Formats: sequence, structure tokens, C-alpha cells
Amino acid sequence: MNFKAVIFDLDGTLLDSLKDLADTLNYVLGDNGYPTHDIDQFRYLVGYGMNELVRRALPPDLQNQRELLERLMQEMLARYAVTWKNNTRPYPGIDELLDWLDTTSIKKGVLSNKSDKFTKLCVETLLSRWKFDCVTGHHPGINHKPDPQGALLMAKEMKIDPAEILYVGDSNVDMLTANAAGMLPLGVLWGFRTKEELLESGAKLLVEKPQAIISILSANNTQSITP
Ligand SMILES: O=C(O)COP(=O)(O)O
Repeated sequence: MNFKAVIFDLDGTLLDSLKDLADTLNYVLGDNGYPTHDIDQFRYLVGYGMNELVRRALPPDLQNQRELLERLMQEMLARYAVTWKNNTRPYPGIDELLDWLDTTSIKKGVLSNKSDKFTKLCVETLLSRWKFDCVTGHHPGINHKPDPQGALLMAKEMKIDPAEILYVGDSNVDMLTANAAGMLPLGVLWGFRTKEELLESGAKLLVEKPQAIISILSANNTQSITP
């Protein structure tokens, strides 16, 4: 396959954002008298968007209390607006991968279940060295992943057939999204979830390091690499 674009998930794939999300929500939970969680538990809470993150972090008997959820969500958003880049950084090797992509004609996009505002803020601030062809987070009018709507809209915007897009992510949500959109799902093992989860949800390729994506793309895309 001659890939013409790569769509990246954000949290757990390009950026290690776990600690800032965990610290911020734990502060809000603790401040309101609710139990907090170990950072590793957040690996399974993050990935479905921030509303779901807040809901799933609450004790089960409170998860359907709409007013409470809305209030905690507002507190989370206000605090995350200050804390979002305290510790959040690209994973090791991401700079090399994005630098390499810049030497090719392969387009690149970011698709996240994070809100569109925070997705763009993260990309424009923490990945400012690179130009992305498309950056989309969750916003009204678009369904959360694993609905393929966002991925298909990006393919349309980039004018690329979904079958020619490599979709890179770290969770079941991402693998399901890629399969539903007809893109090739590549699971990364440096993110929040396990190899087993990625395989069960349809990963066709797995990589341990970002450099392995360079090898996969160069083996498949010789003609698109600028000499
Ligand atoms: O749910 C989140 O906020 C993280 O979303 P992402 O993994 O799709 O970037």
C-alpha cells in the first residue's frame, strides 16, 4: 500500500498527557469529596472524551446525575485550561517521526476525542514545529470516535481515499475507528493501553517505537519520499 496520509490519535499516541489529566481530575474529585484514582486507572478512563472521563471517574451510583456531571465538567475544564501542559509532552521519537514525514509528500492529521479547543491548543503549542494538514478534536456536530465520521471528514478534507490512510492510535477506540473508516489500523505500544486490547479491536500492525512507523512507510512509499 502506498500511503498518502497518516492520521494520528493525540493522547497516548503523540502526547503523553496522562499525568496532567489524572492530576487535574483527581484535584476536582478530591475537592468535591469524591474518591480519587491511581494514575494507571486513568489509562482506561481517558480516550472517550472529557465528559466520559469525568463520568467514569465518579462512583457508579453518581454516574447518571446530570447536574453534578455538568458542574464537575465545568470545574475540570477551568482547571485543565491552566494545567494542560504542566507535564504533557510528545513521546520520545515522535519528533524524529514527524521530521521524517516532513521530508515526504505524505500528509498528516490529528484526530482526537479531546475537545477541539484543547486538541488545537496542544498541537499548536506542543507540536508547533510541524505543519499538520488537518487537526480535529471533538466538537458539536461530530460524533466521538469510534464513530468514523471525523476520520472520514478528514480523508475528504485531505482529498485522500480512506484506504490510502494509515491510522495510528493507542486504544481500542482508535482501532475500531480506523476499521470503521476503511483505514489501516496501526496500534502503538507506548501509549495507555495493552497489545491484547489493540489486537482484539482490530489492529493490523503493532509498533513499539515511532521509528518503526518510518520503516513501515518507507518500505511502502518509496516514490513519495523526497530524495
Ligand atoms: O478522550 C480524550 O480526551 C483523549 O482522546 P484521544 O485519545 O482521542 O486523543
